[in-house]
Amino acid sequence: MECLHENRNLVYAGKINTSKVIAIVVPVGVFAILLMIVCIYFTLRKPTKRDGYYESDTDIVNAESLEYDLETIKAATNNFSDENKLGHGGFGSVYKGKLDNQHQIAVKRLSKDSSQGDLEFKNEVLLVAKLQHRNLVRLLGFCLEKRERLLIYEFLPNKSLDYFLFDPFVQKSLDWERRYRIIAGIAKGLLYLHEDSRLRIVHRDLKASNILLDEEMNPKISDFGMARLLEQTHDNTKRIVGTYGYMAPEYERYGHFSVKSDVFSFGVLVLEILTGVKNNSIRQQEKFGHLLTFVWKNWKEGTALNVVDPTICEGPRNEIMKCIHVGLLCVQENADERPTMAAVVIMLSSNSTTLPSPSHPAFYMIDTSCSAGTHSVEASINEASITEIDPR
Ligand SMILES: Nc1ncnc2c1ncn2[C@@H]1O[C@H](COP(=O)(O)OP(=O)(O)OP(=O)(O)O)[C@@H](O)[C@H]1O
Repeated sequence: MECLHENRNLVYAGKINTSKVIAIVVPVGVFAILLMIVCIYFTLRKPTKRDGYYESDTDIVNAESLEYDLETIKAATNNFSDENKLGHGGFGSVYKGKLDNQHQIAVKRLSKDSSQGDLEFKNEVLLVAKLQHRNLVRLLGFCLEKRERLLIYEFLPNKSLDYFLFDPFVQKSLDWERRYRIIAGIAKGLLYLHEDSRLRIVHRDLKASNILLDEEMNPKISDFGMARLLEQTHDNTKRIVGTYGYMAPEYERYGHFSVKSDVFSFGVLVLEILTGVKNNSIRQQEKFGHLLTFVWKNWKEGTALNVVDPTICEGPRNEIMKCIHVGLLCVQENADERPTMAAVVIMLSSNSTTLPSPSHPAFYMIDTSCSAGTHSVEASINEASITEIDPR
């Protein structure tokens, strides 16, 4: 009996010990786990760069994953050979390349006169690479080595819109349906830049040669964000980036740019797509006079359809007239009267919207023997693209 009693005491004593242990171990365990979580969080979380744009660790990781090394790009472009050169623009030369995984790329080799620091450049690339839309050319990454600054883009096989639009032979391949799709696509891409992306980007150099075409002839806006990628952009920037004929009057004359100056360039582009006439070409000006004046006069006289490229005359009259109307609204002299891109997208997609009457366009009645712009430049006005210091 005694023996049994002793055993019961032991069991009882054992029970007390277990609950004591649980009472101590559980809170300590929970505390230790919490401490571990806090430690892991603070160890992994690198300090954020408040003045820059690295907002999180993912951003830093992304920046690294966007970086290509120079050897890879040299191999892809056959050491920037002339055979691989696609062309030369205001920011430098562009080369076609093929990566080891067979992906085709276009490499923009930026001129080496940038005063921008490496970190700023990386930050801007990271931001611009995040702008993704089916009507924007995708920025895949960058290379920053030695004195090279390269931007790596997806390659678009069908050249740019100007190639199709202004060549009398290939122009025929752009029927009305295609042109309408191109106009609507550019409008959506621009709306995304202006309103729907994380940033508010003013393109500042929208023109036919900056619209690239994919395999299905879908338009993709290129060269967006270049102002950011090349300099620290502030509202009081002294740099003017743009092309005569496409620049809104307030931008060309005073350097004032806004979403409405992009709307102006869009309007010029729409009128070029409809007429097949290049706005800033001297040869075309001799034939038609100033494009905006030519379209406006016909609109006022009720002969708007006369301006339309004969190739697309078979297109639905109401759609063509609507596009001429939208184009004229966009190129109005007064920036406040121009519609936003959101309004333009609605106008283009709806058949029931009543459009306001356009007032006269900028550069109306301009003396056609003069250049379309007020700046004096040595380059021919035909292709004049400028990146210059505002003479203010
Ligand atoms: N992603 C791309 N895919 C295919 N071709 C491209 C790509 N980017 C540019 N190109 C081609 O490279 C050439 C040079 O382009 P770039 O954008 O530098 O100059 P641009 O548009 O002609 O002039 P600007 O610098 O005045 O805008 C053009 O023929 C253009 O069509």
